[in-house]
Amino acid sequence: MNALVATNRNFKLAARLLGLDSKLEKSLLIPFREIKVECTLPKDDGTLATFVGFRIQHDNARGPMKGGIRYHPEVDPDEVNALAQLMTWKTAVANIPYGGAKGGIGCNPGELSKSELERLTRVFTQKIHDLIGIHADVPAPDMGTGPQTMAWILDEYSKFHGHSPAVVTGKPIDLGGSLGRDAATGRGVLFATEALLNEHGKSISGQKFVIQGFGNVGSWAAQLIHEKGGKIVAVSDITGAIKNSKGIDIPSLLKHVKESKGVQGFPGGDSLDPNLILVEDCDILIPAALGGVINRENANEIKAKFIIEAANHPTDPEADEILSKKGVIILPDIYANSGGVTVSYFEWVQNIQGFMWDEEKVNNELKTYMTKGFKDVKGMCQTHNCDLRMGAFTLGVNRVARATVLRGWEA
Ligand SMILES: NC(=O)C1=CN([C@@H]2O[C@H](COP(=O)(O)OP(=O)(O)OC[C@H]3O[C@@H](n4cnc5c(N)ncnc54)[C@H](OP(=O)(O)O)[C@@H]3O)[C@@H](O)[C@H]2O)C=CC1
Ligand SMILES: O=C(O)CCC(=O)C(=O)O
Repeated sequence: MNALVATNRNFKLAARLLGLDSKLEKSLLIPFREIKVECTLPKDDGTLATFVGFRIQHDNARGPMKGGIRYHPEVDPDEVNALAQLMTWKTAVANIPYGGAKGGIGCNPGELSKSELERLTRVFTQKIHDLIGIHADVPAPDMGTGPQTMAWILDEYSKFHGHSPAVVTGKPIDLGGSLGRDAATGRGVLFATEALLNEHGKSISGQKFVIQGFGNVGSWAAQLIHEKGGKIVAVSDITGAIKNSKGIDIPSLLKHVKESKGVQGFPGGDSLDPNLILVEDCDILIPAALGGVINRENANEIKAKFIIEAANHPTDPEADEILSKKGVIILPDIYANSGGVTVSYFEWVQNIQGFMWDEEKVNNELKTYMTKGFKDVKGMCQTHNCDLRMGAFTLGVNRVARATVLRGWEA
């Protein structure tokens, strides 16, 4: 199912549970602004290449719009639109003073040199600099981008507006990035998993995990879960998948990935068909790569009892229904992966205050926010007699709806 159709469907279900007025519903659904720009740059060989960049600014009732920028060949406006909307509900679930946005450029970052990526990022920033800003829209990393991308955006933006570290988060520490931001989404996934397991009288230790995606989010989640005694029995990335029923030695795998640029060929595990990673035997499945990967084609075959959505919209509504009938419990993306944007908020606050927190403070504050988020989501599940996804959606949508009405923006 198309990502936007799926996200709108979840929003509408939540709006119905909340009894929202249809005009308010419409105004919450339609994005604030959709930006589409042409990015043409010289490649290293002197030829010109053109890419299309998007920034969808979904809502700013609760504060500046916030969300990552993705570099991936499959970036399309509908998906960016869905991801921007998810950011609006996510920042509200986390209860941080932001709205939602998302950006993306349709490109394969693996096929571009570092200098081509720098030129692409600078051209994109030149095209959107007047529409982003510290109190307007604050980008961050997502798939295919990272601290270096944010450093180039910061530098290019600052040429037009003066030195502005708070215009992006997820920056390198030397340019005002926050300690703990790199690990934050994975650490948030750990805290969210602990909160859920605790409710079921379980702990991380001894549980069998499967993780799809071994980039920023997947690798940090794996590392932190491994440190807590969780047994990671299979992981995958774009190069392939590996499994080891005794538990993968994650520090050795991290070393291998650094040297070999992928999990493929890791000597501490057997290779596995990447198409089968999601249906591999485990207690807890963590999708941490692309959207829409859990769908009606594979939902029936999933063995996990719990799914922790580290990726954005990994499960489509048809799969939600199938999994719910099977008794699988899903911790939804807009809560489970909110650790990243929460520490982005801490980074922005530190930049504005001109005061740097130590890493312990960042991690402790993150734990407080994730624990409170879980309680708030569960509260909505009880109020509306619904599952965790609708608990999170009703929580987020309700907070944004209240801010919208208070501002007098409802039709
Ligand atoms: N970064 C953040 O702070 C946040 C990210 N997210 C979400 O988490 C997910 C991952 O993002 P992030 O870790 O930042 O991105 P990265 O680019 O760092 O990592 C993505 C990972 O997914 C792998 N991958 C790509 N395609 C496939 C595929 N078809 N099968 C298996 N693995 C694949 C990549 O492999 P390879 O590296 O080999 O290409 C890489 O290991 C995304 O959905 C993102 O939106 C959510 C909240 C915050
Ligand atoms: O850190 C941020 O601002 C945004 C992270 C993000 O893109 C996401 O949560 O999906």
